[in-house]
Amino acid sequence: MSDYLKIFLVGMPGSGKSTLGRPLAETLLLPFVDQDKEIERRAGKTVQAIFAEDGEAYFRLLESEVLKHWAATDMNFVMATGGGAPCFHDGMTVINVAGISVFLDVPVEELLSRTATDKGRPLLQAEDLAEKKTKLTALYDRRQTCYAQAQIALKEPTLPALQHAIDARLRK
Ligand SMILES: Nc1ncnc2c1ncn2[C@@H]1O[C@H](COP(=O)(O)OP(=O)(O)O)[C@@H](O)[C@H]1O
Ligand SMILES: O=C(O)C1=C[C@@H](OP(=O)(O)O)[C@@H](O)[C@H](O)C1
Ligand SMILES: [Mg+2]
Repeated sequence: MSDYLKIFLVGMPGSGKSTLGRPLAETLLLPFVDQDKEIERRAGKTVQAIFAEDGEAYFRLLESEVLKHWAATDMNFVMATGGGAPCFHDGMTVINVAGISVFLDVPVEELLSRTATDKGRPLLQAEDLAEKKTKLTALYDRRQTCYAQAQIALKEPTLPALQHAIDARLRK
């Protein structure tokens, strides 16, 4: 691990990485980084537009560049990663070498209800809820071996549970 405190929240789209990451960073007095926002800043367009105009493979390259940049930076931070970031271009290794990884493990039914009306996530585009559930389930199953490499896993995570897990880890 580096000399800096770098906390990476990983997990499925809708697992709460962006929502929980900000208050976690605030309580730890650390900067908060949303990886997707960093990608959008670098690309000058939204994640949706990158997928539509440049394709997923190009998005994964940008995503990996942003991850490596922050992994190497001389800063402490909490990062909400994008759902696929640990699962492409050996992202989980980059994360685990640089800092602390926390898997926010949320069941598919809950992910579905949270993302039901969301139109922004390219991988979850669907005609109806049944199709979205099929897509979420396939993604969830495919990514379990990747997310399982996180140093901490939290089932149905809340902010207090996340704070407690980080606290315990830092006391080790
Ligand atoms: N613990 C939670 N309980 C209920 N809803 C949540 C929770 N965490 C996030 N959400 C909601 O789920 C949606 C996706 O959350 P988000 O933080 O964007 O997930 P991620 O960044 O992991 O894709 C948002 O609408 C958010 O308000
Ligand atoms: O799971 C994925 O592959 C993705 C998740 C998204 O981020 P969130 O996990 O914040 O939704 C975003 O990076 C992109 O749409 C791809
Ligand atoms: Mg997010």
